[in-house]
Amino acid sequence: MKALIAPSLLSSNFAKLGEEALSIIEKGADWLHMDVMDGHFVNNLTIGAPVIRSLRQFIGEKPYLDCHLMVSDPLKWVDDFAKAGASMITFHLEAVTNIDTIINKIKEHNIEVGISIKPNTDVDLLIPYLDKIDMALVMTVEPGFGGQKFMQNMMPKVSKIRKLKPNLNIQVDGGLSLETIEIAARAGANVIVAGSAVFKSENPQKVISGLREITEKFMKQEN
Ligand SMILES: O=C(CO)[C@H](O)[C@H](O)COP(=O)(O)O
Ligand SMILES: [Fe+2]
Repeated sequence: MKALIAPSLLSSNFAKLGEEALSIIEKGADWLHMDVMDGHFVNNLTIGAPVIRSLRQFIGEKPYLDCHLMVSDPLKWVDDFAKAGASMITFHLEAVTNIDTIINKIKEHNIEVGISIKPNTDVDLLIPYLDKIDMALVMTVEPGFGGQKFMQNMMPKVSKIRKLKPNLNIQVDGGLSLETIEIAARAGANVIVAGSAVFKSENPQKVISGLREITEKFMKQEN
């Protein structure tokens, strides 16, 4: 397991998404976190598979596109996002009735699969699926918008998953910054999404390396 820093392109300049993506990789990003919103599951509209396809063509095959689907019917979009070049599809537990069906459909494309839970969702609902997925995403804001306040009270969910799965990627998303990272890292998160903290900073490189350093520090203490 590694510390992985995944800047959210939601806070980048969408008019030059390709350049923003390459530039943030250059500055140390491990993954590119792509927030897909349908205006229905959440109260905001962002991007769909055509944007992922163009981005993939622009950045080449190597960069890891971590696609966070905040949509009402994720099963419907799996083929499109996989073909567009997603490296991972994370869907919301709350949006799906047959969880196994969508996990299997994502895996059929030989890409990774994550499941996300919103702040009001009980972590125990996610636990039966932990052996079948590559990543658990614990939302630390109400999904829909960047720039919100980190919800520290989500940390017991992270700790519970970490206790059960010492080697599973656990992602936290929402309000992560150099101020809040220690709390998340102590709880056991190792995949760190940060949108505004990275893109609104004058020194994104320093923010990325700081996030990584603190995450790694607490991963070592766990061992
Ligand atoms: O999924 C998201 C919102 O639903 C975003 O990934 C998240 O909000 C990142 O932005 P920030 O770091 O600014 O909170
Ligand atoms: Fe996200």
